[in-house]
Amino acid sequence: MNSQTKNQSMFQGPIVRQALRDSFKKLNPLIMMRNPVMFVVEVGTFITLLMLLMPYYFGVQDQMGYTIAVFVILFFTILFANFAEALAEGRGKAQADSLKKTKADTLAKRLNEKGEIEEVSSTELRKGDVVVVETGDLVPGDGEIIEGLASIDESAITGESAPVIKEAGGDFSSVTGGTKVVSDSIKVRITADPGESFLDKMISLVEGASRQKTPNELALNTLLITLTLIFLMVVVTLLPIAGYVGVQLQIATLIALLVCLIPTTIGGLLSAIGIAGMDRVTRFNVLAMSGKAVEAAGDINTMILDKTGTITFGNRMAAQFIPVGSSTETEARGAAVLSSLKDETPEGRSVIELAKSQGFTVDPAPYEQAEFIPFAAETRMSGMDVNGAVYRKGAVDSIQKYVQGLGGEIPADLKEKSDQIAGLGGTPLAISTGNQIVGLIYLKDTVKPGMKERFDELRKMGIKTIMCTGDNPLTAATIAKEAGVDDFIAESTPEDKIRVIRDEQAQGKLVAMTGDGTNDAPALAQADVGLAMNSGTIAAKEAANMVDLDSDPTKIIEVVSIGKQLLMTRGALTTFSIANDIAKYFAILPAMFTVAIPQMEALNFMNLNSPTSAILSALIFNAIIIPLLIPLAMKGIAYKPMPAAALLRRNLLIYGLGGVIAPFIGIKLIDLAVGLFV
Ligand SMILES: Nc1ncnc2c1ncn2[C@@H]1O[C@H](COP(=O)(O)OP(=O)(O)OP(=O)(O)O)[C@@H](O)[C@H]1O
Ligand SMILES: [K+]
Ligand SMILES: [Mg+2]
Repeated sequence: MNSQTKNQSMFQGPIVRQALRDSFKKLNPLIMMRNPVMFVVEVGTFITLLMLLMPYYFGVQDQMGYTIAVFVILFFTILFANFAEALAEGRGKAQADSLKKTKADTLAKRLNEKGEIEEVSSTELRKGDVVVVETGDLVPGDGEIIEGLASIDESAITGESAPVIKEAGGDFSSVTGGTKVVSDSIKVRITADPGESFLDKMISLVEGASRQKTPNELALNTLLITLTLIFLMVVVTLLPIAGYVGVQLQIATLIALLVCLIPTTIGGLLSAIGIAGMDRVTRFNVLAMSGKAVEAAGDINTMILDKTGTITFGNRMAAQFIPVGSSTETEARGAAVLSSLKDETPEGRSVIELAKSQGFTVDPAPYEQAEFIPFAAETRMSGMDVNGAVYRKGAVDSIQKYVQGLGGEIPADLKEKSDQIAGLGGTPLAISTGNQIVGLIYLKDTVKPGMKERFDELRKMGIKTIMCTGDNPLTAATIAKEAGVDDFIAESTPEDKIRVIRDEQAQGKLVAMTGDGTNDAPALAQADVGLAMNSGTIAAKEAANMVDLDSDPTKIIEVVSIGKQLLMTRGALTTFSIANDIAKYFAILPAMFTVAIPQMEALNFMNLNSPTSAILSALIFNAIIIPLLIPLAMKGIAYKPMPAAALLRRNLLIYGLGGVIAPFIGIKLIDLAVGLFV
């Protein structure tokens, strides 16, 4: 989101004007049918229109003024509901427009089979193509860096102007189409066909094009339809009852009564509440793939985080070579470099760089034929086999098992020295040559600032945080303490992460997971809410149902608040709407019958001007309550962390009781105003 669109208020001129136009477009019955409550109002409006066009046929020629009034108020009721929805959609549409400008065609430098560059339009790129992107170029499509390192300006997507470093191998290798390389040059393998890019997805998300009703919304809709049918029957059965007591009920009055009784307030605002909730999430720079994910976030009990790149910055760098046993530092360094010679991960490259800074370089030529053992999350090791010699580096426990398997001994000082590194929150990597452990690499990483306060906030919301890391228990404990998570699981494989999530889910808990690596992808998919870091790999982003463009794992706090707010707002306005309708019933019914049954006057405790004025006032109140509640529907009712029961009690009191009282006051005031004209 770029920053101008992000800050747009919902009541900005162009958005309001567009929403007004859209309110009329949405009158189309085919669109209207998606909202059954408002569709009933539209049918009622249409019937009153017919009565106006053919008054003699309906026998209403002497009540034209009254019929016109009912028609106009009904018409505005629909427009107001349409306006609420159009306004909620407005900012997303504006955002989509500005993103579409980013999507302009760019020239791509594609490599052909001979390895020559040919210039093609970015729209011709397909999955698997390899392109070269140089300083000043726009990245022509989503992809993974396969060679090189570059700093990239991602502001077109994230709104953040500071460039980020992306490099081949590891968890920071994905690039997004539309971002700009500001220094160096990279080779990128394209991972998305045209029309399926991240930007395309983002556009259709903010535009609401792929918006689907959530299970909660569907359930509420069923309730609203049921209520509508019940009241339709109530109103229809009034006809014979009225006939029995000798009252001639007018069709316009019956329609007015029906519209007042059915839940038009929530029916008119329901989709606006959902859209506005999604929009609030987007404004926090989080892309939610579905409204369902946002609502699930509102009910989260447990949150699983990975350590490196999520809680820490993730640019783990080798800081020191430490010999163990009888080895020297030179031996340790030498073995570390050989084990990293072909390790393209940031950790591997940082080993080479550290050695270089210490004046030690290796000519790679003799190792052209060597067998490279790439790092894998399962083995937690990497290395190289050459001429019968084996060099490995990896998690201390993995290397220990590995050399023991080869009949090697564990140096006595290994534990003490690796614990020292872990005690500082660093990651110790053991280095081995053959079946001998020769030293340790100290990988340094830093906890992102402000984590502790943010995790405190999550605790107040009643959410338990668990850090799941592939790292050793001591490093994990140190980082867990520094970051302030509730619990941690060390030495976990990708399967362990899924198992933790499944265990929590089996206890009936809703689980959120944040992560950035390809090894996090299965867990991100398993979680109810999967929040991937935008800095992370493509696999992680595809598996997740949310992406944080700022790569801040604690953003889940905002998403949880918004989810809770969304659920609360919907509940509160439903309560208000139904309470409201009941109150209107008592305003209208006495008015309808006082003409024939004077005793009914006793029920007219509101002392309204006339039956006509009573009905019109109720109908006007019913209409204007919709625009009056638009700001509340859009902003959501305030959420303060407190127990669910207290929250429910508070909302029932405010919105239930308020819903009963408000119509009496509102209708009385409108009746006074109407009395001036009628
Ligand atoms: N390039 C590498 N070569 C050898 N071993 C590595 C390399 N990178 C990491 N390791 C070791 O493997 C362990 C697991 O690393 P990985 O990045 O997969 O962790 P993870 O499960 O994603 O957890 P987190 O990201 O929270 O650290 C690391 O703690 C480290 O000991
Ligand atoms: K109503
Ligand atoms: Mg990781």
